[in-house]
Amino acid sequence: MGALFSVAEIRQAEQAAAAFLPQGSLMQRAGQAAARLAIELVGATAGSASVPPRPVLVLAGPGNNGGDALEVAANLAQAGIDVSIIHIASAAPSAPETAQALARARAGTASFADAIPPDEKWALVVDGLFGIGLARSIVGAARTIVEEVNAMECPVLALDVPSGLDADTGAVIGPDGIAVVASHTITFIGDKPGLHTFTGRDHAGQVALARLGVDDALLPAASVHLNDPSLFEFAFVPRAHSSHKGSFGDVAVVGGAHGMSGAPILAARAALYSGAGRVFVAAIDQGPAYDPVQPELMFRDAASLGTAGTTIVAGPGMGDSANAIRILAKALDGEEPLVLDADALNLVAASPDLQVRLAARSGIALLTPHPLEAARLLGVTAAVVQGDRLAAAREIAARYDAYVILKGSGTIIAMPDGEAAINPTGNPGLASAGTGDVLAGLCGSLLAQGWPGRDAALAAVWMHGEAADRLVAQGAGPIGLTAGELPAAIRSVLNRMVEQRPRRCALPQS
Ligand SMILES: NC(=O)C1=CN([C@@H]2O[C@H](COP(=O)(O)OP(=O)(O)OC[C@H]3O[C@@H](n4cnc5c(N)ncnc54)[C@H](OP(=O)(O)O)[C@@H]3O)[C@@H](O)[C@H]2O)[C@@H](O)CC1
Ligand SMILES: Nc1ncnc2c1ncn2[C@@H]1O[C@H](COP(=O)(O)OP(=O)(O)O)[C@@H](O)[C@H]1O
Ligand SMILES: [K+]
Repeated sequence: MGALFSVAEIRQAEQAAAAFLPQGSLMQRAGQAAARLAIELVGATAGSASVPPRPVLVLAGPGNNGGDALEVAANLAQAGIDVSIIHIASAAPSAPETAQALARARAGTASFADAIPPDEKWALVVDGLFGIGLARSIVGAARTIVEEVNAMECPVLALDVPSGLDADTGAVIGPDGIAVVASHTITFIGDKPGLHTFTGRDHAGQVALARLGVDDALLPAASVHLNDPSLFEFAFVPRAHSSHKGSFGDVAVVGGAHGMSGAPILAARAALYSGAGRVFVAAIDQGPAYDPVQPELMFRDAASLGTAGTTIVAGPGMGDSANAIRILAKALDGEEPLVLDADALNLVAASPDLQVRLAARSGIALLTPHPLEAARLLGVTAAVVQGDRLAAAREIAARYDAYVILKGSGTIIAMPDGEAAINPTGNPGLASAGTGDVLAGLCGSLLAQGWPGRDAALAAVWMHGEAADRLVAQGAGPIGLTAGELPAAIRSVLNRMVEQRPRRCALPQS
């Protein structure tokens, strides 16, 4: 469930499936599945009996994505819907199935036009300009059409992938490229990573999958999945009555250089609200003596912190002082689980010595870079990281044998063994200062409670986003959502997950 496949993997499956089928079968199935969804969408937007139904605009490009669109147009026309087609004909000869689809569309009641009729109000636009075959920026007449469609207010159904979007990466294809902004995408044979990360979420809208009857066995075992509780829910275990605070681990958040006390406090609150037994704030410079809002937190001097048996979350507001570097080196040399965020990642990026220590450590390392921090770790620009987020996260995970959470819309979770996930929860309400500190504290808390690195990384990212989604559903965002509201919302998500598990507790170890 939730498997994501690269364009190369889809192409292979498509060829293998086509070899067993009459010519054009896959395109016809794509056209039928998309027409069914289009009819549902048109039904949802249809006016009253006194208002005539609006027409559907179908955009058909020069390749096989255009062939899919022509099949959709023929099916919609056959269903009695008023359809207008803009067809960008190919200079090269079309594939036989695409030529067949064009003949079918011409034989029906759909009308063909050279340009989008101005002032027409559409029930739906079907985007079949380009699919997974696009390899360069959309230019010329096709670009004008995309600009016009993106200015419309009606729903837009993209076929396979919004035209102009890279289905592997979620980036817009080509320099100065453009891509359709769809409200819905129906994607064929297998779901694709680019629909769920970077700009992909904004361009694809709601994603539906049509397998086109292609057998599972023709697709490889997926190494990338959409993050979902089914991947980690077995890690949620009800607490035993005989447990005590020592059963749930100690977390120390190391950070809070002068003037930056807030960041480690947010991380520490998240650790507390997600169930860590004892939570410390270990300040690099002298910080507050206690947190009046959260007096359960214990404050220590980072230089004298004993780290044995304690999960360290290093980085929030840590700064780059010599003291910070010394303390980070000590944490890297320890064997306890370690979360590296923010300044700790920047210090590693700037120091070959810390890089060697990180790569050599035997305990779990979980890194939570945002794109710029990831870029510094890899010695590239943030644009390069964003251009292929999956590859960047996997590269860092492999280099440091670490669990990596590459943050931002469609957060990537990459495991040291190459497995990866893309997170579907969360919203732009999270785009405010401090929400990353909360995520780091949550990661540390799950590790301190004995969770394996993989499950901790997947669950932390999913719950962090889910908490933000619930807050937005309650009206607390996205505008004005604050990081400080997240820990309590994460607590309720977490307890709900535990409630849904079979009622067998884990007896405490000590
Ligand atoms: N095969 C199958 O079994 C099935 C395939 N299916 C469907 O096929 C889709 C893939 O089709 P595809 O490979 O024909 O590529 P497509 O995405 O239509 O675009 C390539 C065309 O665009 C052209 N072109 C490229 N860039 C351009 C530009 N900037 N401006 C203008 N033109 C440009 C390019 O020409 P070229 O770059 O070579 O000059 C070529 O003509 C896939 O997404 C799915 O929807 C389904 O029916 C399921 C079964
Ligand atoms: N537009 C967005 N959609 C979903 N999640 C987002 C979005 N913007 C930011 N986030 C999430 O918010 C958090 C921000 O973390 P970070 O950039 O480290 O901020 P800070 O350091 O201020 O806490 C990450 O978990 C990130 O994935
Ligand atoms: K398309």
